[in-house]
Amino acid sequence: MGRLYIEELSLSHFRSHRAARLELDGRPVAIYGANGAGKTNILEAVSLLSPGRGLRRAAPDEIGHKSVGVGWKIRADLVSLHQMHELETWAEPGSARTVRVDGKSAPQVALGRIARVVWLIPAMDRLWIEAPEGRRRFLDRMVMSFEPRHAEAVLAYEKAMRDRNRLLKDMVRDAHWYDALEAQMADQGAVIMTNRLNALERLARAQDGAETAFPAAHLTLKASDDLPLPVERDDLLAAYADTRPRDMHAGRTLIGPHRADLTAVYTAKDVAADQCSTGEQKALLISLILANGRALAEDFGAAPIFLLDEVAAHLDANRRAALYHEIGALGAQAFMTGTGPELFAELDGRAARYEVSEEGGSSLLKEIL
Ligand SMILES: Nc1ncnc2c1ncn2[C@@H]1O[C@H](COP(=O)(O)OP(=O)(O)OP(=O)(O)O)[C@@H](O)[C@H]1O
Repeated sequence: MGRLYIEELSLSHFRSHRAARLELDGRPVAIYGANGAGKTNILEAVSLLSPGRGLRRAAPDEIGHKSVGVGWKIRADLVSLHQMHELETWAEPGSARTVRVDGKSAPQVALGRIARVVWLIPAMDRLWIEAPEGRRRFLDRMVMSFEPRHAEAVLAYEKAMRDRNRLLKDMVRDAHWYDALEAQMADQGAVIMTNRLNALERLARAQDGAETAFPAAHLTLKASDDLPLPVERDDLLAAYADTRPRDMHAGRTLIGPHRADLTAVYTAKDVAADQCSTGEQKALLISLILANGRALAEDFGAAPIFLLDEVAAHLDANRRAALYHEIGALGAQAFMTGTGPELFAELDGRAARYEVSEEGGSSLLKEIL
């Protein structure tokens, strides 16, 4: 089995970390320290080695160390299927984030072809009961791990939709303007829906007969309201044309893949995820990213990098041991945070350990050997 892991990670003026460096070897990484010490900030930095705004969805200007105001930078040496890549991303104050791969300027989406990163953060604890947007984002991140070009389709779709929404708000009635934009939305929308359905199918197969301590989930896609959810290009095209009057009334596009919602059923109990206990809901999320890992290990050749923020604290000792065992079996580099070392006791020597503390408004990082 191939491997995907960060061998060296450097942060400069990144949130509470003025200068931090982690030298890693592919084992999971346990990061512990008091609340507010700067643990999640390290996971956020890793999440920015993939396309998008990272696990906090922060704007580039929020991320630089507050007291310095000189911008921020993340640099990583990444081993991806026996190849070494240098990834760099940074932003100057007031500018967009820039990416360089192997010394050359690259679009953000180029990161997705090399680094596959999926995460679970405490804000996702209520994923199954909150608005569809969070579920859609969770799904799209898994889809991107299978199909990096998904990010490009989503960006192109959203751009065409913003332009269409502007026409709708301005009450433009000229059909030609709509035809061109709707054709682009239908092209990209069909790609998005197909990628999502393929990913669901792949996740279902990865759960089938898997040896795991976590409960299987049956996933489906539906529209977040009672409108249809077209998949094919021609059906999307017809739906956009049909809904123009209603969309004009609403001032935005009411139908299409941006309205899709992910539903999950706890298979063994036949209970919808939003009706499950808090612990069961969390277990379903863990189960899904592990299934994502198993599927990628087969399809891509390596499991993704997992970012598991405060996941260990919510599991009993048996479940924690099971999670660590499954991460180990996948050969995945999982960055995991917790308040104390005892949460990682079950890992024995199978992880790198870092302790983070706060001093004078900045984080200090110490490797525990
Ligand atoms: N742009 C920034 N510049 C400097 N410090 C920042 C910046 N953004 C956030 N911080 C600081 O980083 C700290 C939070 O870091 P982080 O979320 O990584 O903590 P944590 O160790 O994960 O804590 P918890 O256990 O509570 O989740 C806070 O003290 C916050 O003030």
